[in-house]
Amino acid sequence: MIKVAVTGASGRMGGLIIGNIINSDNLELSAAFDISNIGMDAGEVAHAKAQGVKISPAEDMKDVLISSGTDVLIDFTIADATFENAPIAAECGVNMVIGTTGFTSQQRDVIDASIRDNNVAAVISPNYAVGVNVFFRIVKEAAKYLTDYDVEIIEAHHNQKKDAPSGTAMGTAEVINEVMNNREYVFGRQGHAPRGKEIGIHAVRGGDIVGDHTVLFAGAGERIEIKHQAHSRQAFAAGAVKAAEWVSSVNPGIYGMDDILGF
Ligand SMILES: NC(=O)C1=CN([C@@H]2O[C@H](COP(=O)(O)OP(=O)(O)OC[C@H]3O[C@@H](n4cnc5c(N)ncnc54)[C@H](OP(=O)(O)O)[C@@H]3O)[C@@H](O)[C@H]2O)C=CC1
Ligand SMILES: O=C(O)C1=N[C@H](C(=O)O)C[C@H](O)C1
Repeated sequence: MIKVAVTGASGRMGGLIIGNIINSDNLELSAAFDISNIGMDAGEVAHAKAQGVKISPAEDMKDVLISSGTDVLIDFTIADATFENAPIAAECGVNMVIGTTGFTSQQRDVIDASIRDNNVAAVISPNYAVGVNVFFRIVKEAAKYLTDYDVEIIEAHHNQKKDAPSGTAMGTAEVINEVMNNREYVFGRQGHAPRGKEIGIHAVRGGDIVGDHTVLFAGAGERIEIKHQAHSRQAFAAGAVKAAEWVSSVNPGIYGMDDILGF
């Protein structure tokens, strides 16, 4: 059995991932971390069967990862927390699946360096849904033929999301920029805002929207819209759990969901 710890265990994604680990034949929950529900059973907090695994505070991560013999840490928290905790997991020789979004480029550089310096393997993806990773490929293919078109990315998420724009919107912009000569990003527009050769990125927040991403390519007399809509967080959780199994058997390095899907 692969021993998997989850940080962000009390959160929307953490709870669902714990439920998926409990239902898996190959994975077992070894530890759980959060800043709330400390000391409570992680299975019960996830509305599943008790697992005999208490939620530990992040400050205990090093000791708990080592004493539990954890193989893989799945992290769906906030950028500042992952920035603190990923280097600790790497120093403990624990592989990682990171789903957290909203890193600054400096935070991401430090996380990447800790993974490389400690010779561990990590999957880092802003979106573990299979469909989104196909969406990235379709968008990139379309961009190759539409290099002169105006590009706008519009994302919509629930009203509890902390970061904006979404990691997936930023990932989409990066994919487009691989074929559109590093266009500048413009986040929303206000006041006098003439359009240049840019990628506009817009974040909508409301209600319980799970996650929508639309890319609009607009030219003279026509437009194309490519859209992905998540109906349930299970699409993300299933991908993250698949990634945890996959990352346990690969060489050290930093991987994306595209590597797992064989793209
Ligand atoms: N890659 C992907 O496929 C997906 C990525 N995400 C990303 O995952 C992240 C989490 O999303 P979601 O589950 O909806 O968010 P939630 O806020 O529901 O869950 C995050 C959890 O992490 C806890 N937390 C905060 N700080 C720490 C810390 N230092 N150590 C341990 N736990 C901590 C939070 O506690 P508290 O609430 O008390 O602050 C909360 O319980 C976001 O960055 C989101 O964008 C989400 C869905 C899919
Ligand atoms: O916070 C969320 O909910 C989500 N976050 C990810 C992101 O920022 O891209 C992925 C998904 O869209 C849901």
